[in-house]
Order: sequence, then C-alpha cells, then structure tokens
Amino acid sequence: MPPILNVTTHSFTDCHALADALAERLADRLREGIAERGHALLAVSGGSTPKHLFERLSRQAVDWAKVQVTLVDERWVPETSERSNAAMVKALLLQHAASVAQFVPLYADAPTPEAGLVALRARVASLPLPFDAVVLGMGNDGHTASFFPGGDRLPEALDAHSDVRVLPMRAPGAGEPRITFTLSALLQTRALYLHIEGEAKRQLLADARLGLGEAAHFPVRSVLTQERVPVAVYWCP
Ligand SMILES: O=C1O[C@H](COP(=O)(O)O)[C@@H](O)[C@H](O)[C@H]1O
Repeated sequence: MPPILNVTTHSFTDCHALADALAERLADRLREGIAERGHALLAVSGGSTPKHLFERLSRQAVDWAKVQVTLVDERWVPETSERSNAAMVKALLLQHAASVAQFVPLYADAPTPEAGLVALRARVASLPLPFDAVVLGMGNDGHTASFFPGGDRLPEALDAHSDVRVLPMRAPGAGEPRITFTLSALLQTRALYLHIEGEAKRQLLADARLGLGEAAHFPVRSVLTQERVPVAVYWCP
C-alpha cells in the first residue's frame, strides 16, 4: 500500500506473527500508561479477526489489575449469544495474566440499544479518556467499529467534533442493532491500530485510502483520512 496521510502499514507473514507483534506493542502501551498515570485504558474490536491477538495479549506481562478493557462496538445481544463481542473478549482476552483486568461492557440488559442508552452513557462517561490504545477491525463491507455503510446514525457517529461517546446504530448489513463508540471518542487515544487480515481486506483498505470506486464511500475511510491520530495498520495474508 502506498504511504499516504498518517497511515503506516506493518505486514506479517501470518496471523501468529502479527498477533505476537501487536500484542507486544499493546502491552508496551499499557505499561507506559500505568507507569505514567497509574492505570491504562484499552478498547478492542470484536468479530473473528482478533482471536489470536487476544490469546497472545492475555499472556503479556502487564499489571492487568490496573487496566480497564472495553469494546469499540457491540452487537445488541446478551453474552449468551455466540454473536456477543463481550463473550469473545471474556473467553479469549480476559484470561491468564489479563484475568484481573476490569471489563467495561457496552451491552446493558435492555431490549434495544436506545432503551439501554442512558445507563450505558453513564457507564462510559466514567472511563478516563484518552484511551492508551484503540484496536479497530474492518469488515468486508468497509465498516469499522459499528460504522456501517447505510447506518442510520452514521453521520453522527463519524462527526469528528462530536462530544457524544456512544451511539446506537442500525444498518442493513449489521445483523442486529449495535452500540458503537463514536469516531470522535475513538480518536481520543494515544495510539490507534487497525488490524486486518487477508488479501481482500488489504485491497479494500488500499482502495479506501486512495478513494477509489465504491471504497471511497466506505466508513473506514474516515479513520484513514483524519489527521488527529496516526494509524498503524497491522496486516497479514
Ligand atoms: O461486527 C463486527 O465486525 C468487525 C469486523 O469483524 P471481522 O469478523 O471481519 O474481524 C469488527 O471489527 C467489529 O468490532 C464487530 O462488531
């Protein structure tokens, strides 16, 4: 991918090498946060891509009792659902050394994200932003966090000057209603990573960066074209 804007790409031979490198980088960030402020705050993505990363990160030597972990977005399903991002974080990341980290979920026991929003906003208001690190993923449709193409609240979610931290989101390709940190909140971070795997996503991201074809309208382009925080792309085939 050509280097444009403030995006750098780190390529790896396979998902294990990528997971090792990104886990070490994230652990460095968390240790720096703890050394400088006494605590650290990490936001991770759900979906299938971060599974190896979570396994590696959970074993990193970090004072995890001083770390808060949250998600960049969540599907509005209880943790008993196999679609729950929280369930995946608990099963793979909050294990081993990281089992003592404090998890801040984005799901509340309410029928819709709108019904749970007041409780959820109070919960995330207590998070001491900026994040030490945010790890985004990307779907094959160019969504990141729950910034979906055609999302009903996409313009609000992508407003880089918004003071809203979380929003509900519904979209044709989203599967179920969502809750997502806004772009404005996610850019309040000391380090921003975009973790993608596979040739199709590499090409999609390259097109989005260059504004080519339909990828010019993919929500992930808002992350790539902002100038507030450098983006480190971690990629493997
Ligand atoms: O639904 C979601 O999908 C994206 C991408 O997931 P992947 O399975 O293609 O890795 C993920 O980044 C997001 O957090 C999640 O809610």
